[in-house]
Amino acid sequence: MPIVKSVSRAVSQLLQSSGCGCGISIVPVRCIGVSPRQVASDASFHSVSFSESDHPRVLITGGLGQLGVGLAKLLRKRFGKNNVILSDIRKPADNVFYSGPFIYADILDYKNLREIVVNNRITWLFHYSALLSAVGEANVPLARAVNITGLHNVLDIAAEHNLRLFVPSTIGAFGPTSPRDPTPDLCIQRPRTIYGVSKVHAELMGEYYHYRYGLDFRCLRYPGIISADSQPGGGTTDYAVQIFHDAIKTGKFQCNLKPDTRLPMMYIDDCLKATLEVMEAPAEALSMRTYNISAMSFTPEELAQEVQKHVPELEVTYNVDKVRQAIADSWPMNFDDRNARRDWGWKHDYDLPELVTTMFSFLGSDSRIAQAN
Ligand SMILES: NC(=O)c1ccc[n+]([C@@H]2O[C@H](COP(=O)([O-])OP(=O)(O)OC[C@H]3O[C@@H](n4cnc5c(N)ncnc54)[C@H](O)[C@@H]3O)[C@@H](O)[C@H]2O)c1
Ligand SMILES: C[C@@H](O)[C@H](N)C(=O)O
Repeated sequence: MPIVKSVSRAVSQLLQSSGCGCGISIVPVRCIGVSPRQVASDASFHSVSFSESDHPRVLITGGLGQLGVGLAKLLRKRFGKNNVILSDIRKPADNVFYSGPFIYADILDYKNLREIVVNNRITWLFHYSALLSAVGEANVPLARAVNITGLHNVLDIAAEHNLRLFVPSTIGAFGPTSPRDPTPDLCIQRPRTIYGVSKVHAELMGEYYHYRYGLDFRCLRYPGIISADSQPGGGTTDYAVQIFHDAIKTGKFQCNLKPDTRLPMMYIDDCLKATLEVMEAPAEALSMRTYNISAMSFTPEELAQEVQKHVPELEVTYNVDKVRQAIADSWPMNFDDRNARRDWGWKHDYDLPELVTTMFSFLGSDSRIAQAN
């Protein structure tokens, strides 16, 4: 494997040449501010950090999925439109393309990604590219490539260029042998999907690079995210978005999970708020580098009941998808996020009733609600 070879070659060169007195067994991270792939050629160049005056220069990978466009909008409000570059391998819609900088970036193309980071003087990277749980099971080789090889590229470039790196993890990083109600930050993690395996790998690699190379890695385990103006990308929690669209369009919803399947969920605004907050938190506040975040937990039946308060005529039927059901049955039912609340003041704004009201107000269901009342 070329990556393994280059990492081990670079690490051995580093250990010979670092001159920082580090031993092999315990390596103080601040001695090594560079990535394994770059250390041999130009360590001194890359060890100089950018003097990012006021604002970070941000790159979002995989930015055209359910979460990226909303994240770009939030970050542009905070850091300025031109300081936030959205990227993906897909073609953006006109409104996205004209709302701020967009660039093609395939995370599997290491050199291209590095060029983007260098040319745009990127200082913060939000790594959103991934194949989610259900689509990952349908194409394991691609999920492995994007979620694992892609992550390796991102980690190396981030370490090499001294970036602050955010990588989202998920409730899917846990498995049937994890405590499920509630699931704490630190417990057994033996997921049964390629998605979950790749996310545990991302958590561990990011934490290792933090310890080993001083990479400023930050990671949140998101619940299932619910949004009105973007579509989910093929996950197990997608039903909780689809129900709103179907309630409005047809008044009929067929759920692919059993009515009593309880999963942690979150409204997108809370998710993006947490993401920005953890990136802005002072390093000293972070006792860990990977945190659970939680807002609410519900079953399809409970969600349907809340939706029916707005659309009473909604008919819900169940046609269980075996793959998704098996995944959901192995995931947390409730998430314990006390460490995030304690360390950097995480607090959600949306519980189930606010979520449902907000979704309907975005999706413009006024006429149906009026009929219902
Ligand atoms: N949406 C959720 O409910 C949720 C929950 C937990 C964690 N997450 C995580 O948040 C991140 C964003 O999630 P999302 O829902 O927006 O995902 P999504 O599936 O909607 O979007 C992922 C994006 O990655 C892009 N992509 C795929 N291959 C790529 C490649 N080779 N190079 C660059 N981009 C590539 C896709 O084109 C897509 O636009 C993911 O890492 C996901 O695991 C999401
Ligand atoms: C939970 C999350 O990671 C994603 N929505 C999925 O279901 O795969």
